[in-house]
Amino acid sequence: MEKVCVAVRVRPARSNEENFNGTFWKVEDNRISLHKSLGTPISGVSYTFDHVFDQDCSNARVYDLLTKDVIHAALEGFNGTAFAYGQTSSGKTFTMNGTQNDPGIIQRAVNEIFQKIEMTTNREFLIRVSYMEIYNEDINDLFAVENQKLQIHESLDRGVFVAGLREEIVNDAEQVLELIQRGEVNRHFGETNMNVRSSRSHTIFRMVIESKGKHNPDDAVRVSVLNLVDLAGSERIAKTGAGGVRLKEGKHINKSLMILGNVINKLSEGGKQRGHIPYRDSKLTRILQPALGGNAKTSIICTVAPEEVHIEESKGTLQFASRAKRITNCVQVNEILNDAALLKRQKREIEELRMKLQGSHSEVLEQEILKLRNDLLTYELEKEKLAMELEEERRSQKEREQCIIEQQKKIHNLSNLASVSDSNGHASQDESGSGSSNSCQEDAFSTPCLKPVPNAFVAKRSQRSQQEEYSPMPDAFSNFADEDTWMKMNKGFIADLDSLHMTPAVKVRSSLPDDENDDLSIENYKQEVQNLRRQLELVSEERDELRRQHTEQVSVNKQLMSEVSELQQEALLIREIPQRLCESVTTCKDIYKDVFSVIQNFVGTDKSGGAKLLSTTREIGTSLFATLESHFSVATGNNSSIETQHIKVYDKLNRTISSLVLSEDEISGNPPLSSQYKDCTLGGEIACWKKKLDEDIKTIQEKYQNLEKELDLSNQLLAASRDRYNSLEREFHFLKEERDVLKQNVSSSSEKLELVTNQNKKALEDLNAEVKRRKDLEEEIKQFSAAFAFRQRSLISLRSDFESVIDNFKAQKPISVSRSPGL
Ligand SMILES: Nc1ncnc2c1ncn2[C@@H]1O[C@H](COP(=O)(O)OP(=O)(O)OP(=O)(O)O)[C@@H](O)[C@H]1O
Repeated sequence: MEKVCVAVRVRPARSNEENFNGTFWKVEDNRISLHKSLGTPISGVSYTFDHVFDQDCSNARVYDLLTKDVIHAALEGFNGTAFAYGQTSSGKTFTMNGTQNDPGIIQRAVNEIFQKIEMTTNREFLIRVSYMEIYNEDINDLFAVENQKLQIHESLDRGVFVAGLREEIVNDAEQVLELIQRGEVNRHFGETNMNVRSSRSHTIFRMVIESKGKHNPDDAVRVSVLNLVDLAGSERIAKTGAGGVRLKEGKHINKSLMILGNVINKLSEGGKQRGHIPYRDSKLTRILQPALGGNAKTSIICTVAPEEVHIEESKGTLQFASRAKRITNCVQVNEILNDAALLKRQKREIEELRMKLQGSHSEVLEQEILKLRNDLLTYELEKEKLAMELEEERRSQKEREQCIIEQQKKIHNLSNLASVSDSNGHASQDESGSGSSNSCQEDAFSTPCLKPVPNAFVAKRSQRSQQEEYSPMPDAFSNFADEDTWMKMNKGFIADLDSLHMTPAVKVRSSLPDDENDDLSIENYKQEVQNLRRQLELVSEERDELRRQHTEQVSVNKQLMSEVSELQQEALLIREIPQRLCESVTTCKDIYKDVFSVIQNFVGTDKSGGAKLLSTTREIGTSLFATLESHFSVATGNNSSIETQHIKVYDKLNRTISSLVLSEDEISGNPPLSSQYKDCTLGGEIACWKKKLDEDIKTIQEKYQNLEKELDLSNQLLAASRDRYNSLEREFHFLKEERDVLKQNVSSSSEKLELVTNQNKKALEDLNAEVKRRKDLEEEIKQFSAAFAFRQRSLISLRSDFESVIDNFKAQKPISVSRSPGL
């Protein structure tokens, strides 16, 4: 475990700002404190760090004291990160990039790495570099402008990485510095009231250092990642005077820095209080995850602006630095071993054991064997537990798969229905003119094929489809530029993190854990299982969401079904119209018969006028039925005017009547009908007849009018149903799109399931391999113990043989001695 190294750097004060009117920052050794102008310290505002650099300090000194170690460690296979944090215009970019005369940390690190490589004769190195920026929460490649909005991925082998980021293999420092210069051109800078050249993005310059022993091909390959980060500065919108684009950038900068602050806060809590760390809440913290409480040597330089106007911001920065100081990382060399190297390392372990055995430290060895046995038992138990957990997961996975299959079936049914309904919709529209309608089919779940989609549902869907890959943040972020929120951030405010997801901590692990790392590897397995569980939970959440959508869709479909039945009713009504028209025609025919019989009676009294009347009436009849026919054609969509036809019939009748009256007058020599009509008997009959005829015509006219109204109504109904069909068609399209989205969701869930299954399998395989290795080792130890016991036994028997020989010898000696004087 290793603490993060934290330093504070105070930039030189600016002459044009309000300086040292009442208070100022004082730097003594590694302490910084706030003082009044008379030199009295202000209590409670004093901080101690690993290093504190005053305004006269050069970049060279900062590099030597703060980052040199990290760079050296990176060359030895340890991950390393150095980043600058502080308010806008406090000197972060100055520290990281420096100037022509005083190069910054990045340039110095690059130069030193290549100098060291040149001096290292027994290893060969491969260096890859990349340069990215996080601008408005998008990751852009600074080496390749076309690589925009890159995504972060995570894998067991590579840990967290940015997919699609260009990596250049480099051979010397000049090449790297030239690449950096090219990258700088693509970086987002902007002018604010606080800084004429303010970084509007966080930049991460990354070096991947791979090295291998030159002379021994079986040596492990060391791979380390070095991140040199220049963060954008936190800013108070009122001070920077940001608006428009700058304001948007400021919000993103403050938000991501606040998440970084939250992560640091959580990490500084330590122990059990810590809970989960919200690395996933911003791209910055996700990328810096190994540097924050992970496998990396980390140094942080917090920059401070000394002016009195910036005291609040400076305090915030120093509080951030204090919390960062409490973070500990778990640093280890990252090695990749090939099979030969692995075998060699194992052999060495066995040899060591053998040496220990031969050294006759039997008690120690026995204890070691016992310890190993206990370890083995613990592993076995752990394995069993894991196997049970895996079994459980498999079961729930199966259930989920079953659910997904059901969902797919439902979607399939739905899509069938949609296509059937779609064609029905078209057919209905085509046939709607003749008043017929298609009945809508239902699926096994009584899901109607048409549905109107409520706006809320559409809104939810669109929200879901735009879902971000990290967990949601508190709503207050939308107003993040507010002074209040800014103040909270700078006073160490922690957002509510309990609602956020656990971030799986994937460590970069060496490909073969040795004995010392057994506990760690078990820990890793546990962590992997936890990760898998988490993924499973996510998948089941997704499945629940799908279910919920499906239920929603079913209810919407039901609503749609009821609308369709309403439409069917309307269509039935439309169908009745021709029937009613037929009835009207029959009535007209009856009227016509009445008229005709009246005329026939009349013809009985006068032949010539009657014949004329009869033929005219027939004409009227013909035209009447022609009118009715045209009436039908109106009902079927032909809009010929009934009114015109009616007027024609009426005119004809009038003309006939007047011609009849005229002919009567001519026969009787009477004056024209207009003056004599009332007094004449025949005229009186005619008048009666005319009156009756008028009444009949009125009745017909009323009938026409009624029919016309009905027609208007049915035309309106037709238009409405056409509109409804159009809207239904639109709904169909929408439904289809929804179905496609659902399908996509289901397939992505299946993919995730597959991934989780594979990971489960791999974890189990790894575990089995580890157990097998342990067993082999134990077997070997057993053999050694047996050999040792045998050797001890033989030693004991040898010793007893010796002893008996000595005893014999001793027993024989006095005889020979007593005999000698006599000889
Ligand atoms: N230690 C220093 N010595 C001399 N000049 C400095 C020092 N630190 C910063 N400056 C100057 O102060 C100005 C602002 O610095 P810099 O651009 O590095 O700030 P920053 O923190 O990166 O701001 P931002 O977050 O807005 O990008 C620059 O003109 C820079 O040259």
